[in-house]
Amino acid sequence: MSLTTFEQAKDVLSFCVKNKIYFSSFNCEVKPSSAGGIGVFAKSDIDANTVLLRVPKSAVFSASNSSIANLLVDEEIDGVLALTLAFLYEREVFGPKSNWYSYLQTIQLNWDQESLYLPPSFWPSNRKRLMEQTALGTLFHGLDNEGEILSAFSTAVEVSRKWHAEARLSPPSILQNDTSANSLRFVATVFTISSRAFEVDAFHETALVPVADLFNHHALHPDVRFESTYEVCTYCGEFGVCGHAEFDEEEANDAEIFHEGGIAQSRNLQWVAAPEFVKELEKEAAKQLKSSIKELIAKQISKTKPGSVSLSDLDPQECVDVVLMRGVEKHHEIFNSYGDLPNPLLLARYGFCVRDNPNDLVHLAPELKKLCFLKKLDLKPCFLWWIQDGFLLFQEASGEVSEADGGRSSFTESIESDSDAENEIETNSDQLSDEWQQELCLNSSADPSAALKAFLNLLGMKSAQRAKFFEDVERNSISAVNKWLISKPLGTQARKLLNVVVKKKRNSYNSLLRSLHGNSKILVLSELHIIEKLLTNDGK
Ligand SMILES: C[S@@+](CC[C@H](N)C(=O)[O-])C[C@H]1O[C@@H](n2cnc3c(N)ncnc32)[C@H](O)[C@@H]1O
Repeated sequence: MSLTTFEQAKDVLSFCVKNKIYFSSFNCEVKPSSAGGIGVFAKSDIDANTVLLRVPKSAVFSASNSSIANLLVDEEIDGVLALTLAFLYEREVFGPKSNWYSYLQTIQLNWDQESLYLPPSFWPSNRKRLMEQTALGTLFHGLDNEGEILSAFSTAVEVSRKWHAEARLSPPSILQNDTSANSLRFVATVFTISSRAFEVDAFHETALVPVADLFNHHALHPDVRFESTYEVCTYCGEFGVCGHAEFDEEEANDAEIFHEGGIAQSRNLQWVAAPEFVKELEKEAAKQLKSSIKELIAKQISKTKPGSVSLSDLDPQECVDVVLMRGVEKHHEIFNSYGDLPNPLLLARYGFCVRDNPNDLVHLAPELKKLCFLKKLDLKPCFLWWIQDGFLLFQEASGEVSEADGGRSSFTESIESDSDAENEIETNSDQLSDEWQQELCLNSSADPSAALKAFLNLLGMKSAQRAKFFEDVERNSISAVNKWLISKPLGTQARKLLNVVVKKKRNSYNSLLRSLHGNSKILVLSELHIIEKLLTNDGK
């Protein structure tokens, strides 16, 4: 859990005052939340569309505006590794001299070996083993070892040695020795940082945004949205015309080569030269805008406390906003949404789970596979046909696949889609051969996915029906799959088989429960809840 204490939250608010961050203290207060740590609460009834927070982009903390920005560019380091390195240097090496120190030191890093805050992939093996059968292990691979982050640690140690030798910059403590204890502290730091970070814009990329990172997640009813203009100059972060707009296409291409492999976004220059007359017009418009803003500020000043900044002091194009999407009542905790994520992904990315998560699911592929290999049931031929041909025919018949998309589809994709970059459709054959497994799920209402229903209908056929079905497949495979597997409701025998596998899963979860606690327990209970729903519905 990445949590803030009440005292630390007060330091964040002082940072806001110093850095001209608008936080509607008339409407909101930060205080301990039942979700854990600190949350943001309504001090009065607040209307929809109210801007609760406006942070100038100059006050967000990113690799690009950190003290080591140039060094990171030279080493071609970007993404979360760049942000983590920037964070470690700013907080520990530049310390109180850094503008961000009073904010960054509120982010809790517990580096005691006993209480490290680690993602499930770095849990001790006995703790991992308990979660192997859950969707965290079987569907999302959240328990698999992550070598990449350890090689990022080696890179971090290496560059910090180089910067020490070349620029006499002391390395942060955890990068001074390449030990396994330090590598775990590094993993914990990356996890903490990434669980609080926002995608700000093409210049800052992933960044830490004071106060915006105090809103907790609500899976069902989030209240706010995060707003930021993404399209800015990738060199300087300016919105609109800037010095870099002078680049013509040729120069831009040169710059691209110069930065190749470095700042990833420099490959994506959207900036073209603006004609002179356009610039003049823009200057004139800016002057007029400034004078009207001044008038507005004058009006607002009477409403603001001395020393605090008002909303109209700040140009929204140069800020990130947190805006209320719907009206809330006094005392209500104001929630953000971190995405429509099931518990395994919340746990792997943010270190927590929520009860009754509407995005949760139960993954049944491992249990179904075992069932198919039971000799007495004679299901193996159906199973083999499904993984070789049936699943692809099912995708074609249900319109879930086109030749271009390599076959990745529906159920789990909709859940994972908010991290498209990481989960790009892969077309290699291993991925395809594994895909049939990803789709065999119950959703949070205990409804089987379309693929699960089709697969169960196949397994549930009596031998005479099965022979007829395969004859039909010989004649016209797509229409046979449609008629026998997709269009039919779940048959009686298919339902019986489903009950067998979910009961098996329920029994093994029930025997696990007494060894589980905290988020692991919430995750398993949430799956159990779905299973119970299915069995209760079936009993009716
Ligand atoms: C961006 S911070 C939110 C502020 C945090 N509560 C604090 O005290 O700093 C994200 C962290 O808050 C906690 N969190 C957020 N929403 C939660 C929820 N619905 N249930 C439990 N923990 C939550 C998790 O520890 C998560 O890693």
